[in-house]
Amino acid sequence: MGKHDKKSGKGEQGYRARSAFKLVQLNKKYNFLDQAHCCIDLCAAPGGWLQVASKHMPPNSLIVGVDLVPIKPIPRCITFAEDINSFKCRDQLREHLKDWRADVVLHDGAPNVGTAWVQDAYAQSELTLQALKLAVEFLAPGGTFVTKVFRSKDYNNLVWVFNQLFHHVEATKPPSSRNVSAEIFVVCQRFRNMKRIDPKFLDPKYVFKELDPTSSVQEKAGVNSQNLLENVLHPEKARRKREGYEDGNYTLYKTISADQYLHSEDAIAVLGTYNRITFASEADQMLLKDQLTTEDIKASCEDLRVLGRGDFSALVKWRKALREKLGLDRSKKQKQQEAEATQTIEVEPLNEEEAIDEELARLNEESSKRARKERRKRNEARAKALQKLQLNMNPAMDMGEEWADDALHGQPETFSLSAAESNGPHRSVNLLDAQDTLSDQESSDQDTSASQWRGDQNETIDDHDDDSADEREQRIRRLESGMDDMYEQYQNHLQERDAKFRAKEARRKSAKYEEWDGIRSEDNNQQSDEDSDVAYEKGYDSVSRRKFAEETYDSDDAEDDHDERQHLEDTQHARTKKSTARTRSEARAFPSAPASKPLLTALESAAESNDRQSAQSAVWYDNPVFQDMLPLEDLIPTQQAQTTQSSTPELDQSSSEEDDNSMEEEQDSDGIEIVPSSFAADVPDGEWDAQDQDMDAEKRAKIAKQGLNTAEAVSMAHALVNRQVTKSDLIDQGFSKTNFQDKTDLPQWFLDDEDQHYRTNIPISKEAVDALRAKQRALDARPIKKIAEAKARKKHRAAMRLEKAQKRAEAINENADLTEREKAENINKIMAKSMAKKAGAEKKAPQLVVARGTNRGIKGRPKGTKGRYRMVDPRMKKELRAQKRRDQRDGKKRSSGHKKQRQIPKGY
Ligand SMILES: C[S@@+](CC[C@H](N)C(=O)[O-])C[C@H]1O[C@@H](n2cnc3c(N)ncnc32)[C@H](O)[C@@H]1O
Repeated sequence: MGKHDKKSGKGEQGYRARSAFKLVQLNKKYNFLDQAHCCIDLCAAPGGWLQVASKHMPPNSLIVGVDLVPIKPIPRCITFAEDINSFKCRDQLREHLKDWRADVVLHDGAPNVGTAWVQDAYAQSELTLQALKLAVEFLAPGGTFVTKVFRSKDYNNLVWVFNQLFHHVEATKPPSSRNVSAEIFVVCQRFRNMKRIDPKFLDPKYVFKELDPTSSVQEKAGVNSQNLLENVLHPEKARRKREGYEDGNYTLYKTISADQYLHSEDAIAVLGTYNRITFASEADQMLLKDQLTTEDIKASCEDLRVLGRGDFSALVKWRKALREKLGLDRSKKQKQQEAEATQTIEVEPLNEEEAIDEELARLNEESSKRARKERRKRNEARAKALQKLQLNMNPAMDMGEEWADDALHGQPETFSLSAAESNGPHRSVNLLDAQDTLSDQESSDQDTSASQWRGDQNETIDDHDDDSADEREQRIRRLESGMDDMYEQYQNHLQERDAKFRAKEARRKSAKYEEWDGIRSEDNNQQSDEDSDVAYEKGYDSVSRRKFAEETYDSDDAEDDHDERQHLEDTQHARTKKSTARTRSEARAFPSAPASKPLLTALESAAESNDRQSAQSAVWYDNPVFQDMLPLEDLIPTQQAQTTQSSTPELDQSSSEEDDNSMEEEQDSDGIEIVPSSFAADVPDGEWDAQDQDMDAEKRAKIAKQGLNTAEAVSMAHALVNRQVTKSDLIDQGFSKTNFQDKTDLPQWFLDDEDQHYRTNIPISKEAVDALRAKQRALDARPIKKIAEAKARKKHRAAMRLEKAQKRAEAINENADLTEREKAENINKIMAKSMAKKAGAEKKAPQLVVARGTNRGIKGRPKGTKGRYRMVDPRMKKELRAQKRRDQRDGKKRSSGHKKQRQIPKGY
């Protein structure tokens, strides 16, 4: 067993590979080994799975393993070296199995990795299909096939085929499979008893056949079983691609005509997918000649892969303007008008009462429209303030001030981050859908800013005509504000085309996976795709983003709005109060300059900025590490400090209470708890329960105990204080792949291994290390506790002796029978004795006992010796005496020549 094996602990269980635990966990979940009598393990080297199979299967079972490389013999297992793609392998399996059929076929094969991820994934899929082929040949009806699959685009095809051949198919990721790995295990149970199996099911040419690209890039939804069924059963039929791009076609140069771009449903997808917009056809030429097609637009059309934000925005606007000009965008209102124009409706003249009613209704509608607009503006301003807050642009956290800022009313930022935030980077934008959505939105007042700009894109000029110039301007601004988001999506499209990026993305997503409880075979494949997407949408970021979006926009109900605002204002109020309290106490500690002094203004602004920073520093100083520290006032020996001292505890207490309250509120409203990142990874899984009431206290105790004792913690503290990172950055970093892993049933060595090696590397700074070293040096300079105690005891004993001697001396002194001289002599004796005792208390030299006579070779203490002793042999005694004599004879001359002389113990 190698050193590594020992360390990883796989040797403890006697398994050759840690992958063995995957099978252990799979078997625990699906229990396919315990009843099996015949098992084939495809790609079995070094034999971990074979060992597990032989351990769990009944005695006298037949277990056959095959791999490209030879496998060291394993009891109860037959192994041979062969490529599973070869006919030889099949023949040998047949030879070993004779007329038996396998109850279980296992496959954990991995092709040689090292090439591009996409190729690896495809090779893996092909290998899996080959394993399935062998499984189909050797499995008994009702048997089980367990295989490893990579999560790639071929995954769904494979699962679909599995579903055709097995009654029950489930994909799962055992906890021992690292989340960073794209591997997943599919357990196919109850092999169907089929008389004939269509060879196309097992032919990679058909199963992984690519789909033809269609003109519409919009139609790139995930593969569905119907699609694949057609693919396998009617390969001659041209079908749509299930992804936007062909495999390996990332580098292909793709063009689209200007007319197609104009009529496309998703402009962003087009810009992100194609390389160039051409003007070849007659219709394109018309567009080329249009005055809207400026030189800049033409230049941008030449290369869509290198669009800057401005170019991108210009191309989107160009398309929109052309569509409007050509009447391709028609609002509901316009359609309605057209419909009305075609219908000749006899309108009876209104009587006066009806006219008033109508006027009233019109006025009502107008006022409600206005109210909605105002609310929208308010929401935008609030979103902006919150966004700034999240980005730490507004350290004061003075949201109230932000909202009160008149400049914000009706002045959404040119590039509203709120829109980008709420829309999310991966949300696809369907421009045509949005056209209808707008009016619905207005009626239902579901006015998120993201959908606003989407809707606005397709509003027609005529529609705009009805509105005032001001509104139109606002709409354009909103379109602008959405541009960032659109641009981001465009970049996403570009990046998606890059295979490397996709590989990385897949790994990132896989890292985000929590335990995947499997995909039910009954489920529609598309459905499962959606499910998995939902699974990706976990984690603090997405939750907070969703929450943020909901808080900001979703509230239609006026009461809800009010409640939300109230809640935010309350929190804000608490924070402002706290910061004011701190500033007040600081002001007391540092009395401000007299009003006449010119420095006054500067001081005031400094105080203001302190006030702004105080909220952030409050969060920092809430750390229990600072609880034991003296308040700043205590360090200043002034009269004011005394006054402050008396008031500070109250203030601190109240502020800490407020802190707690606001924290509780935060926790309540979000359902998410903020944990310092350095400790997040240490919190066991079970503790990730939001309802656990003790969690807070536990964590606080942990923080208090560990405090700033590690270089990582001190680095983070420095970075926070120096504003190199924000609190939310740290929280985000605190979420890692290990947070949500289920660690039940994993062996301890595995957990220890993970703990040691699978943790986020937090960078440490030189300053942090220096600070810790200085702290350590200060600690080292102090005597250790035991020595201090011993010294104290010695001192105490000396004092006691002195006291005793004094008492006796006093007694002698008071003795009238003694002369003064006798008294003095006796007292001197007592004092000398007490001093001698003290000197005698020093370590006595050990008594030397010669090992001869009865003492020769004895064990333990020689008879008649008390205290410390040392056994010496007679030879040594003689030698030492001789040495002594020589020394005496030669005097110092000799002893100076010998630097290191043998020491003669006392008593010789
Ligand atoms: C991850 S290891 C299997 C580990 C094994 N399950 C265990 O527990 O020890 C993957 C194995 O697949 C084998 N392999 C890859 N391609 C193969 C092929 N075409 N035929 C046979 N074995 C193959 C490799 O040689 C490698 O030993």
